[in-house]
Amino acid sequence: MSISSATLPDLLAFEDPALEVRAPIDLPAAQAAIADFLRALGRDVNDPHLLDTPRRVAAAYAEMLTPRETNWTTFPNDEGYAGLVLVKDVPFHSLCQHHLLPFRGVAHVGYLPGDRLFGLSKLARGVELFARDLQVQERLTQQVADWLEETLSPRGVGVVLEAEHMCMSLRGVQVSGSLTRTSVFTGKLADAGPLRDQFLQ
Ligand SMILES: Nc1nc2c(ncn2[C@@H]2O[C@H](COP(=O)(O)OP(=O)(O)OP(=O)(O)O)[C@@H](O)[C@H]2O)c(=O)[nH]1
Ligand SMILES: [Zn+2]
Repeated sequence: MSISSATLPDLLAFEDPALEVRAPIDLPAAQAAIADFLRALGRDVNDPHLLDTPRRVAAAYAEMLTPRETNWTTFPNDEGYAGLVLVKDVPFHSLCQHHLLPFRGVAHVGYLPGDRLFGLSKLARGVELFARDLQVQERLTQQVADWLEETLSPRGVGVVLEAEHMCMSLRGVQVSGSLTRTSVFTGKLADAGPLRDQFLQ
C-alpha cells in the first residue's frame, strides 16, 4: 500500500484482521441505550441534570471511538538518513474493551528509516488512529508497529506504550498509579543491542 496518498478509509482497511472497517455508529440507538442503562441503574432520567445525559454520553463515546481524518504525508529519504527517528512521550488515551473505561498514558514510537520518512506528527497521529477504538493495550501496541512496518517498510520499528488503566484504578483491584508497559520491536530493533538501547534510554 502506498501511504503518500493514503486516506483514513485506506488505513482502516489495512490488512490486519483486527482492523476491519468499523461499522458506523448509530447515535440515536446509542442514546436510547444509555437512557435504558441509566434507568437500569435506578436513576431518574427526567432529573434536569440527567435529561440530556444520554445524548452527551452517546456523543462522547462516538467522539472517543472515531479517529480524525489525517493526511498521511511522507517524504523521500533523499539524504539516506539511517539513524533512529524516535518521538517520545506522546500522550494517548483509549477505551478498555473489557470495561469501556479509559486507559491513558504515553507512547514512544520510533523507526529506522528505509526509503521514506513520515512527517513526525504522523507518528503521534498513528497512535491516535488505533487508540480511538475499544482496545487492549497489547493489540494497540502491535497495531501501531504493524502499521509502521506496512506503510514505511523501515529497517526496524519500536513501539512502547505505558498506560494506567482506569479499570484497575477505579474499580476491581483498585490500584491507582500502576503502569502497564507493552512493547513491540521489529527488524534491526528486534535484537538487544546499541540501537535498542538508544530507543530505551
Ligand atoms: N491483557 C490485558 N488485560 C486487560 C487490559 N485492560 C484490562 N484488562 C484486564 O482484563 C481482565 C478482564 O477479565 P475479567 O476477570 O473477566 O474481569 P473482571 O472480573 O472485571 O476483573 P478484575 O478487573 O480483576 O475485577 C482484567 O484482568 C483487566 O485487568 C489490557 O489492555 N490488556
Ligand atoms: Zn478494563
